[in-house]
Amino acid sequence: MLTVDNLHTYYGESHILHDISLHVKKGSVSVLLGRNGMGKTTTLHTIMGLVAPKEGKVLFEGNELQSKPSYQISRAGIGLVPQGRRIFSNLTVKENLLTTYKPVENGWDIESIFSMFPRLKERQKSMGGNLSGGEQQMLSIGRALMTNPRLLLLDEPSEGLSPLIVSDVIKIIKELKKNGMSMLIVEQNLSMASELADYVYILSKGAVAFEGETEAFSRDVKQKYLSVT
Ligand SMILES: Nc1ncnc2c1ncn2[C@@H]1O[C@H](COP(=O)(O)OP(=O)(O)OP(=O)(O)O)[C@@H](O)[C@H]1O
Repeated sequence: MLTVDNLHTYYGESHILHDISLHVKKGSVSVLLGRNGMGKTTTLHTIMGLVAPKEGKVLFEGNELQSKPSYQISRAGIGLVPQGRRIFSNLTVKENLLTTYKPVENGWDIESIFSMFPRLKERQKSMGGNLSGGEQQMLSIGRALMTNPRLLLLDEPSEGLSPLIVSDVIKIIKELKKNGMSMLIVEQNLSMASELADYVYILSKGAVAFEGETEAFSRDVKQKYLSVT
């Protein structure tokens, strides 16, 4: 479904991504791991068209997206749940959801989002800025779903959340997977990553240092690239 081929991305003169290649198969979850500053967010931003790569291809369902602006990439069927949620604090929950709504037959709409996230329904008139971290994360996921994506990119969905709320986020992601959603998830939370991933990539200094099925993700690999003792 998604193929990233030999991607090189720069910020000005700084060469950040070095020849990154990765895949997300239809209906599967690939997880991108790595220490801070290794290029995980830059990889998602390059796929989403928020940064243009200098070399390489982003192929989604066979179409090249790497030179397209992000609104076209969103229209093509890729949704981003950004790091730090980025919800609009001075809009209500419902308004936040409606900002991105792209109707699709039998797709997500405000009712189906509210039935997946009952807490958002209860808080639909609250301002985004008044929500808890967990509620904001649900809203951020809901808002990305309102674009009716076929591939969802999630950037550290567990960041800053308590273990109890992280388990709610895991449940949501599993539910989405059960319904056939393909996902590429950036995570620092190893147990969450192991629980969700079909396939794992580890980035080190802007390059893929390890890739493999989740079962092949050994203690040695974790120690070498993820500071796990
Ligand atoms: N807008 C920018 N301009 C210049 N350099 C940047 C910019 N954004 C990120 N970088 C640099 O690019 C490198 C990769 O950053 P990136 O955010 O992709 O890493 P990451 O693996 O997602 O880390 P984190 O977990 O801390 O978010 C870092 O060295 C970072 O300082």
